[in-house]
Amino acid sequence: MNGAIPIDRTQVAVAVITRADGTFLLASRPPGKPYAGYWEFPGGKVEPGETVHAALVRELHEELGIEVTHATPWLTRYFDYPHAHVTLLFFLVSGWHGEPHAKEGQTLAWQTPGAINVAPVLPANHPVFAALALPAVYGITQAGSDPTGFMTRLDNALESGLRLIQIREKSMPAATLETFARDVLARAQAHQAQVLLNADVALAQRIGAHGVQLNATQLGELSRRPDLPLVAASCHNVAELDRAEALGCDFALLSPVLPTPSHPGAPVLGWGNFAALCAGRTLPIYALGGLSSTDLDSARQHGAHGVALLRGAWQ
Ligand SMILES: Nc1nc2c([nH]c(=O)n2[C@@H]2O[C@H](COP(=O)(O)OP(=O)(O)OP(=O)(O)O)[C@@H](O)[C@H]2O)c(=O)[nH]1
Ligand SMILES: [Mg+2]
Repeated sequence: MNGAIPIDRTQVAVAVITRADGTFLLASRPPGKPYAGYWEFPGGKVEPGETVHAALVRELHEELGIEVTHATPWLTRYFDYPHAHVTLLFFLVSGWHGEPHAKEGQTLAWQTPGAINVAPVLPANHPVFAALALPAVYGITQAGSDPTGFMTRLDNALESGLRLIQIREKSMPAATLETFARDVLARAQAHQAQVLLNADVALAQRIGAHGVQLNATQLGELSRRPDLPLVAASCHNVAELDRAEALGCDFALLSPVLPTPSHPGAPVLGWGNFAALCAGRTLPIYALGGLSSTDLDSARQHGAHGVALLRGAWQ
């Protein structure tokens, strides 16, 4: 869904409170509420006249006794329960004062993305857990004419924590690309990192890669999601983001955010347009174009899940 939030729905400010070690907080709903005993992210309904951010701060004070100091807008989900039609406005909360403690009879549990060990969770939240397991940085390969030399940089990046990689080597001959992709995949798998192939669904399936990064042409032409665990979309505008959501993509790239040396003078979105395009989206979105890893917080302030890096991923 895009643009303005429908007004006939209950708006809920929801917090993904994340510690430096990557774990995040879930709470079980106290007795007496709908879905009592189900696990949820802390948060609650936005009150009349209140901003969503103010509701977030108030709810986390009421439910957990903490003072939020850093929260960035993340995903939005629309879900219809028998008791309510909710718009869930998720934030990533990475700064707060105080130690979260259960002030309303909840049980609290810190969880690891991709390895949630409490159940049941509120039904609206399942796709959110998948999004949370996506890393903050997405590295796009730049081997060019030196696929062998690139492997050292790849290994270094994996050692430094890179966990999501797109193979994008437009000028590589097909046979070289397949050998290169198999090598990248083997090295990535040794670090539990995931690998997507730019545009080539058949190659991704043949070598057992984790997914594919669809280009805008494919987005327009495909009638259904390719059969791969991860399907991402390269988007530049509202129509492409709508299409990516309709196709059931797991995440999108949105570009170009800032000027890049490779496209001097080309028009860019800038952070303002980027934020407007991200607002209200269910898809996690990586910012791409002219960014480095130090831009992660800026990207998140404007609604991104993370940053996608070309040369910046391999330094
Ligand atoms: N807090 C929270 N609410 C969620 C999540 N997922 C989800 O579907 N919801 C729905 O959002 C709605 C509002 O949440 P809430 O019950 O926490 O509201 P609240 O804190 O203001 O409680 P109150 O109504 O007792 O004052 C509920 O219908 C709940 O089912 C989630 O992860 N966290
Ligand atoms: Mg609540």
